Amino acid sequence: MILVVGGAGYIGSHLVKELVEKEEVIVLDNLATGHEESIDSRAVFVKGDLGNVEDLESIFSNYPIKAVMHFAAYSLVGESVQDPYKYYENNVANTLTLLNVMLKHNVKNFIFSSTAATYGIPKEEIILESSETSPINPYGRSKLMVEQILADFHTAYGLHYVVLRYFNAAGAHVSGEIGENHDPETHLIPIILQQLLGERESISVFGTDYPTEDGTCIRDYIHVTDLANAHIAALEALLKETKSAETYNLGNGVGYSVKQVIEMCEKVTGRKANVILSDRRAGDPARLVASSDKIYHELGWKAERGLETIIQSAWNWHNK
Ligand SMILES: NC(=O)c1ccc[n+]([C@@H]2O[C@H](COP(=O)([O-])OP(=O)(O)OC[C@H]3O[C@@H](n4cnc5c(N)ncnc54)[C@H](O)[C@@H]3O)[C@@H](O)[C@H]2O)c1
Ligand SMILES: O=c1ccn([C@@H]2O[C@H](COP(=O)(O)OP(=O)(O)O[C@H]3O[C@H](CO)[C@@H](O)[C@H](O)[C@H]3O)[C@@H](O)[C@H]2O)c(=O)[nH]1
Repeated sequence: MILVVGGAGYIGSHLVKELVEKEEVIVLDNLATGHEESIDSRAVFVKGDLGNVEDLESIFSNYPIKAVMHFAAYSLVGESVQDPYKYYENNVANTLTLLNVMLKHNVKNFIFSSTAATYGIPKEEIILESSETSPINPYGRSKLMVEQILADFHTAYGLHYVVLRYFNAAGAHVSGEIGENHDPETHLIPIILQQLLGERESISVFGTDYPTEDGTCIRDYIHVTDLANAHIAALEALLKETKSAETYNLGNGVGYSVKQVIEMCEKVTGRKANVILSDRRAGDPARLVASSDKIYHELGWKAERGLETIIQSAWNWHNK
C-alpha cells in the first residue's frame, strides 16, 4: 500500500487517480487546502495532520505501507515571504515528524514534491539538476532544507528517496472530474481562466520590467497528469531498487512569459482578457525553465502535454 500525504490537494489528487490503477492507496490530508471530493473513491482516506504523531502512528501501525509520496505543504511564494514561520513549520518540521515515524516503522521509500523555487535566480537559461540551488524565498528554502535532510537520512539511516522538482503545475484531469481548486486562487492560469469566465474583474500582470523579451516573468508549465506519471515512474524505480537518492526536474523545457500565457488562454477560449499591468510580486525570479533530460534518460519519463493542451484541459474543467 502506498501512503499519499496531501493526496486531497491539486497535484496529489491527480496522482491518486493514476496510482489507484496500479496500487492500493491511502491518503492522509488535513484538508487545509485540499478537498475530500477530489480523492478517488478507490483510495482509503484518513483526515489527519502530517505533524501529528498519533495520526501517523495509527496509519503505519494499521496498514502495510511500502512507500510514502509526500505532497503536503504550503506552496505559495508570496505568502512564504509574508509568513515564513508557517512555511518552516509545515514544510520542514512536520516533514521531519513524518520521516521519523516512517523510519520507526522501517518504511524506507520516499518521494518528495520539491520545486523549481529551490534554484533561486538561475544562472543558466535551461536549469539542470546540478545547477546551483540558492532559493530567494522562504518557500524555496523550506523545500531545499528537506532535500538536504533526505540526503543525510539516506547516508545515516538508509532512507531511499527520489526528489521531484516540479516547475509550474497546471491543467486538469482529462475526465474533467478534478482540476486546480484553490481558494483563494493565486496561480496564473486559473486566474486568467476565471477572468475569462467573468468571475474576476481583471488579471494583474506582476512586473513588466523583468530582463525578459516582453518584460514579464517566464515559467515552464507542466501538466498535472504528466507530473503524476513521473511519480509512478519514480515509485517503480524505488520499489525495484534501481534508483535511490536521486533528484529530477519535471518540466516541458519550454518557457512562456506571463503575456504569452494570457495570449494562449485567449486563443484557446476565443475570449479577450482584461489585463492590468502591475508591480512585481515579492520573491519571483524572472525565468525558470527546466531541462528534464535526466529523468528521460534514467526513467524514460518525459512531458507529453504542451501549454495549449494544458490550458484546454483547465478550461474544460473550469467550464464544468
Ligand atoms: N502547484 C505547483 O505549481 C507546484 C510546483 C512545485 C512544487 N509543488 C509542490 O507540490 C505539492 C503539492 O502542491 P499542490 O499545488 O497540489 O498544493 P495543494 O495545496 O493543492 O495540496 C497540498 C495538500 O496538502 C494538504 N496539507 C497541507 N498541510 C498538511 C498537513 N500538515 N497535514 C496534512 N495535509 C496537509 C492540503 O490540505 C492539500 O490537500 C506541494 O508540496 C508543493 O510545494 C507545487
Ligand atoms: O495574478 C497573477 C498570478 C501570477 N502572475 C505571475 O505568473 C507567474 C506564475 O505565477 P504562479 O502561477 O503564482 O506560480 P509561481 O509563483 O511561479 O509558483 C508555482 O510554481 C513554482 C515552481 O516554479 C512552485 O514551486 C510553486 O509552488 C507554484 O505556486 C509569476 O511570474 C507571477 O508573478 C501574475 O502576473 N499575475
